[in-house]
Amino acid sequence: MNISLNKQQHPPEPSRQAPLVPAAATIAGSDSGGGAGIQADLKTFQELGVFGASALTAVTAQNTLGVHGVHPIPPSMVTAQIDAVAEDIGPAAWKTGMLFSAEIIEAVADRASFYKWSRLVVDPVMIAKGGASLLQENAVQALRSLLLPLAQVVTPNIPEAEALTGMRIEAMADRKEAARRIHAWGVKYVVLKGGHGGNRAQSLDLLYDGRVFTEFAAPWIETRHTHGTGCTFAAALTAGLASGLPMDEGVLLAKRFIQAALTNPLNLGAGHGPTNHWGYNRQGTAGVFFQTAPAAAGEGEGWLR
Ligand SMILES: Nc1ncnc2c1ncn2[C@@H]1O[C@H](COP(=O)(O)OP(=O)(O)O)[C@@H](O)[C@H]1O
Ligand SMILES: Cc1ncc(COP(=O)(O)O)c(N)n1
Repeated sequence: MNISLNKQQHPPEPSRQAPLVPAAATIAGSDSGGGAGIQADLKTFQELGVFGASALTAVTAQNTLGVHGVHPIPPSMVTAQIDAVAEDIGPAAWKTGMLFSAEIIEAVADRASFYKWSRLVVDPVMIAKGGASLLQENAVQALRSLLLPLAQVVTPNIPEAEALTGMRIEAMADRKEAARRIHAWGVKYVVLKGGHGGNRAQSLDLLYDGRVFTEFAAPWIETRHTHGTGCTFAAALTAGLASGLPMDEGVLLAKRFIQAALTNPLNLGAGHGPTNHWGYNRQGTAGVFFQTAPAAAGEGEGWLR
């Protein structure tokens, strides 16, 4: 018998049957410590029943104590990974995390407009919990002008919203003004996360759709295990959108997921430990509440769930 190890002349026809689970893809950096970045995203997708694909933008040598090194991937290789995933897997939603440089942002924005992604979650990762920079300074402008106009939703924390807008954010009125400014750049929804808000009673995230502000509040959890909270939150939102949830329900899912992930820490590492990605499915989110509080006077408050 003649066995040939040569490559097939034609690739096998990809299956065009309806997928059994929704798929999502993350374009982000690798965190060797496993708590943030691509690792957090894929674990979150898996926990929420969504198949996860990825395009790596950078390799970081990192643990709960800090970032020891960053090795960016050439932009052409980022493009090649995105093309490979887009052309075959066809994720229903995409997420970006650590993008590191203006060149990588240009490559990602080029693919986002080429494929006309309608569900693109941009988590504008800038600085790791330990203080290391994950985005070059000159790349903030590229993020703002090239990628945000293509995004369905952007999920800055307070320092990221300050860097994007150039304004100081202290009071709730500042948060709303920052969300308005960011929305004006063309992104459809802004989720301004409140983990850095200084309120030790409540963690409050603000969703803005260009018209109405919706507040998602949960009890503050006193813990040092917060490494990867932003990645995990945005990945859960991406999984929700990939599964067909509308934006407000996607944010609600993400808020519940991160609350559960913070509630029962895994006690790994000596620094900012990872959140518990199993929490949502294994421990539930008892005691967590959420409410919408439309900002416009007279619209009142209502329970979303
Ligand atoms: N100690 C905490 N208790 C409860 N929720 C938190 C806590 N820290 C962060 N969160 C929530 O985790 C998510 C990520 O928040 P944030 O810390 O602002 O972002 P990042 O991780 O990007 O810095 C948000 O939903 C925020 O409200
Ligand atoms: C590769 C990578 N991506 C993102 C983050 C941000 O996560 P956090 O702000 O929780 O440190 C990180 N530390 N590393």
